[in-house]
Amino acid sequence: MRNFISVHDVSNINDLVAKALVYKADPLKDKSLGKHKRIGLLFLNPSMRTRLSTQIAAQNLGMEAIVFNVGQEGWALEFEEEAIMSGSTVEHVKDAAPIMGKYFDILAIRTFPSLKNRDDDYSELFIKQFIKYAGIPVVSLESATLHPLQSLTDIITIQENSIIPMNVERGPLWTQMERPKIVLTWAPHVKPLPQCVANSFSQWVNAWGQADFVITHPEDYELDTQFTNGATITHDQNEALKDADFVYVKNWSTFNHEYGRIYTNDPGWMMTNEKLALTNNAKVMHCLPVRRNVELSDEILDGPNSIVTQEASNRVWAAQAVLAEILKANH
Ligand SMILES: NCCC[C@H](NC(=O)CCC(=O)O)C(=O)O
Ligand SMILES: NC(=O)OP(=O)(O)O
Repeated sequence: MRNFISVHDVSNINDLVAKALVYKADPLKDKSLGKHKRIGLLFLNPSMRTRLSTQIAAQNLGMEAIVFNVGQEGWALEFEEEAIMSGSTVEHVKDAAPIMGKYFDILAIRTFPSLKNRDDDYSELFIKQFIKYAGIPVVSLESATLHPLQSLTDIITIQENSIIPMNVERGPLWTQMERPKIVLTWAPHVKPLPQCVANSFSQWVNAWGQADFVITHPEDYELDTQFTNGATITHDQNEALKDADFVYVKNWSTFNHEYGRIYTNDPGWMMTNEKLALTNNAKVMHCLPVRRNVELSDEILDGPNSIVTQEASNRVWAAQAVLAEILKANH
């Protein structure tokens, strides 16, 4: 693996999931793999889980991790080719990225979309410019359209929760749930959010191909079909939730109509215990951070079906599996 910016960088999802679960069982198993190697974690936007889990993953592999909050502490970067830099940007990525390529062995970057210009965001200019000019492997920590470390984590977590006891009385007889039904549901929010997590989750579940996958959202919240193709899409949330084994809750802003807006914020789309009753006692997932009692109710988040903490804790193993693959391929 050279870069990790989408599911297309992964040759076998199940292999990568298995490697992540091996790290979960034995975190320090490859503690010398990254010896004398350094990763730069560049944040143009806020983060809690991605920042901490990637640092821990790097440390578990013996790597040094340096965090740089570019958005708050760095010079404002320019990404457009041939820009006349008479405005607010101070330094071109063409000049900055090669320097980072000298300081680090791997560069990881969080760069949210502007949600102003769809073509610009969906061209993934920022992360592509880092790949072009840094000369070292680049890992997405959530870019303009995708969040692959989150999605790998989500598949790991679904996989873990798909192993069910066959016969509790007779002891440890375990079986894999047959093709789980996974539902990605839109949820209300107070501000327009990126489509990244929903795009990426759709891309990974479709590529994984081991679930019945349904996406539900209000009218006008269609996602980019390059990510959703393969899923069943419905505006009827109750119908979608029927018999679901996993419900993935996420808000996103509009993609097709007036890009980056909130159209409806119907509170009726929030997951509650009443809606959970329609499912097959589904596990409820969310990438976090979550707006309580807007996107997801307290009763769900504090109840037995929520696996959001397990999900977030798995971020470490996803990051560790990805960094290990990159280290092995680029030493
Ligand atoms: N990294 C996980 C989610 C990040 C981002 N959420 C946010 O910006 C939430 C902001 C707020 O709730 O105000 C998103 O949806 O893509
Ligand atoms: N889920 C996630 O990426 O969280 P952070 O934004 O806190 O990194």
